[in-house]
Amino acid sequence: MCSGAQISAKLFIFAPCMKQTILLIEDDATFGTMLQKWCGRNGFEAELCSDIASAQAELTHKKVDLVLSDLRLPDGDGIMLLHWMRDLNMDTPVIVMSSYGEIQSAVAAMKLGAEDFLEKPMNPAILKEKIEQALLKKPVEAKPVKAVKANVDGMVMGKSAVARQMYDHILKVAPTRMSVLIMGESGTGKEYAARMIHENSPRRSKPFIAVDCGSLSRELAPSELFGHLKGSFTSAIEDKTGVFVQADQGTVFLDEVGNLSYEVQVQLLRALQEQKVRPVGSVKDIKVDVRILAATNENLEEAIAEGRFREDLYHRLNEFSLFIAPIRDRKGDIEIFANEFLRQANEELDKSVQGFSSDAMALLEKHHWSGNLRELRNTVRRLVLFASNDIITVDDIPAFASQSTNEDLALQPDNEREQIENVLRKTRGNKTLAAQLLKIDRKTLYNKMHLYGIKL
Ligand SMILES: Nc1ncnc2c1ncn2[C@@H]1O[C@H](COP(=O)(O)OP(=O)(O)OP(=O)(O)O)[C@@H](O)[C@H]1O
Repeated sequence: MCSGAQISAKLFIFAPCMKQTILLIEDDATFGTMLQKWCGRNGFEAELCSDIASAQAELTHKKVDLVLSDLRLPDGDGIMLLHWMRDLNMDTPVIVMSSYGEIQSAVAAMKLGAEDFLEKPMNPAILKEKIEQALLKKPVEAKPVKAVKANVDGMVMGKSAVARQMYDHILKVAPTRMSVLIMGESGTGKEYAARMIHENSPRRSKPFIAVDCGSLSRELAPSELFGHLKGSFTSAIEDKTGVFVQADQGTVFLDEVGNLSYEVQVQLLRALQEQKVRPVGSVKDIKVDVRILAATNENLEEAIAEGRFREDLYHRLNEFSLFIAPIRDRKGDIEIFANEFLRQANEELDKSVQGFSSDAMALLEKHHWSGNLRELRNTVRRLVLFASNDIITVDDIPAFASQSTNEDLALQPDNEREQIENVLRKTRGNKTLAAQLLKIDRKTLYNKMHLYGIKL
C-alpha cells in the first residue's frame, strides 16, 4: 500500500494502439483507482481487483495481458497468486509491487516467475517502461488466458460472499484429480460449476463430457458410458465408443447421478476404482484416465438409506463436496447475472436493450427464483423480447410486483391436487425440488401423485 502521489497524469500522453488489458490487484482503493486511471490515459485497458479471490475470478474468465499486483493483499499475498498461476500454467506476465522492507518477498516472487518488481512509491516513467517491456515479451496474439476456454463463453461469476467462497473451493479442488459431488437445487449452475472445475484443471485441453444420467435408460446406460461392440445386442449395428473412452484424460460430468440404476452404479464404481472400462460384448478392458464430477439435486444420503444408491459409490464420488446456493440466498449476484442474461438475449434476439431501471432490478432481487439462474435467464429473455424501450422498468414486469417476496408454496389441505400440479409445472417435473417447495418429503409426494393420478 502506498500513496500514489508520484503517479502524475501530466507526464504521459495517450497512446492509441491495440489496447492491452492490465489486471491491477491493489487493496488500497485510492491508489488502485489512481493507477487504473493512469493506465487508461496511457492506452491500456485496466481492471481493478482488491483481493486474490477476485483476481483469480478475472484471470479465469477474461483475457488479461499483464498482471500488476501488490504483494500484500487482504486474503493472502502475491506469492500465493503466482503459485496458483503457475499450477494452471498461465503465462500472463506478472509485475509485483512491493513496499519498503518487502524485498525478500519480491525476490521469492521473481523466483516463481514474476516478470519484474517495482518498489513503492513508484516512478511513473519506470512503471511505464516495465509494463511495456513485460508486454513486449508476450505477443498480442498469444493465447489470452490458459485457464478458461471458449466453451465457457457467457459464463459470469458472482461477487457475493457465498459465491466467492464457492469459487475459492472450486479453485482449490480444480487442479487436483479429486472427484467432486456438486449439490444444489435445479438451475443453480451445477453444470457451469463443473465446467469451471474442468477449465481450471490441468485437464482443460482434454474433453469435458456431460452425461444426463436422468435420460439414460437402464438398458442403454452401460453402452453409452462404456461403449459396445457391434452385434452385442440387437440394435448394436456398429461399434460404439463410450463416454469414458471419449473423455480419456479429461473430465466426465455425471448430471443427476442419483438417477442411475443400481446395476449401472455397480459398473460405474468398478470403472472408477480400477480406471478401466469394458465395452458391452467385449472381453477386453480398456484403460482410461478420467476425472469424475457428479451433480445431484436430491439428497443422496436419503437415497442410500432407501437402498436406491450405493454407499460405496457415494463416497467415491464425494471426495470433495461443493454446494451451490440458490440464487435467492445470494441476492448480491442477481444484478450480475441479470445483466449477462440481458447481453445474451440482446445478441440472440437482435435487440439493444440497455439495462434495467433500479426499481426493476430491485424487483428482480426480491423475487424467490425457485428455478434459480435458469428461471432468471428465461425471464430476462422474455423481458428483452417484449421490451419496447431501452430500459426495462417495473411496468415491464408487473407479474412480479404482486408476488410475495418469499413465496410460500407449502402444501395446503384444501386443493392439494392443483397445488402439486402447479409446483411440478414450476419445477419442470423435478420432484425433489417440488417436494422441497411443498415442504413434504419425496415419498409423500410420490404417494400423493399416485393418489391423485398425477403423471408427468
Ligand atoms: N456462471 C454462470 N454464468 C452464466 N450463466 C450461468 C452460470 N451458471 C448457470 N448459468 C445459467 O443457468 C442455466 C442453468 O445452469 P446449469 O445447467 O449449470 O444448472 P444445473 O444446476 O446444472 O441445473 P439442473 O439441476 O437442472 O441440471 C445455464 O443454462 C446458464 O444459462
